[in-house]
Amino acid sequence: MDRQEAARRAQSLREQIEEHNYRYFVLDDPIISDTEYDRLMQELIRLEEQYPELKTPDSPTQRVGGEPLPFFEKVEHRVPMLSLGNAFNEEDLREFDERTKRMGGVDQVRYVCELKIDGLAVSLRYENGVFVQGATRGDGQTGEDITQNLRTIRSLPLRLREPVTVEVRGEAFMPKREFRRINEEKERRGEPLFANPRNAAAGSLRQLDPKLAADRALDIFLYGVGAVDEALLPPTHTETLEWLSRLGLKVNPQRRTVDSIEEVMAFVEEWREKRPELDYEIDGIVIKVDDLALRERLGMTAKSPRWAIAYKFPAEEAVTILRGIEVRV
Ligand SMILES: CC(C)(CNC(=O)c1ccc(Oc2ccccc2)cc1)c1ccc2c(N)nc(N)nc2n1
Repeated sequence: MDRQEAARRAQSLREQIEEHNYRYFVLDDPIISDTEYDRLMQELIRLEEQYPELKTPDSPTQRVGGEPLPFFEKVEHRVPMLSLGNAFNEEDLREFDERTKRMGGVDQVRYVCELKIDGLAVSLRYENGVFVQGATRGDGQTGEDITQNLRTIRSLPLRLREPVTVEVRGEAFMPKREFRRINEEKERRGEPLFANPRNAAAGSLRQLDPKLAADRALDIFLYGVGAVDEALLPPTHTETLEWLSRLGLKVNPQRRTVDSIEEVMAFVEEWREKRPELDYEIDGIVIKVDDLALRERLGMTAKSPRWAIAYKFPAEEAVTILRGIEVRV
């Protein structure tokens, strides 16, 4: 095979492998066997060994970066990563609804209800569709560059399905199943256990050696947009989430757009009950004003948007195997 044919074959393999990654890790709906997937991967690895110029940063073979970093670089968020005000009961929600109507000058508000994943808030930057940088929230203005570790999250596309430049916000997390597997492994080695999946995810993403992060099956859900050409944005949050999904990003499907605070409360109660069925921990429900123009009118307080609030659930009953005995906390 000459260089030209090799380049064409490599491009075709990259596209096939990315499509299978998307189907397996984002849609949870693979259409080929692991063996067949591995064969495609091995062929691309061999081609890239033979023709190193084919080893592009967005190649699926380049998920696990190079050498361990000495430290994490700082990253200034172009658009601040905001924190959320909290609600703890129905009265807090009614107050949020009343204030939104009063300040928005409306008597009806459409909300989007989303699960609040108990993970680590991160910001991903894509330029012309290619993943170029990922950072922690930090203090909202300055975070840490954890690009190498975020690349190892298999549901994070290294290239979007359209060549757009956009910053997206989301939560990196460790599924409960993976948390149990890692703690059982630590238990066997007599190492200290992680207290909960959130600490395990944060600990994994803070590893300076990307190979260690790659050994942890982390996942990610995207839920917002930061720096973007406003012309690309649709008029509502509902449509924004659908747009992120079309780009190939993983967006949590357990969300609901509703037209009253009563329906918000129904969603909150539904997921208070259904939490244990999820394979990841949630610490609440996030309620957001759907209409982006109304959000603009509502604006922000010092650090939080007036157009969103987090309804917090009490800590999920975690069963931790401490030194071989079950401790219910
Ligand atoms: C709503 C937002 C705070 C994200 N949004 C932003 O960070 C954000 C930031 C600047 C924005 O616009 C600005 C632009 C310039 C200046 C100030 C704001 C808009 C959104 C948020 C935070 C945490 C969330 C969570 N744990 N789970 C879910 N499901 N959703 C969440 N949503």
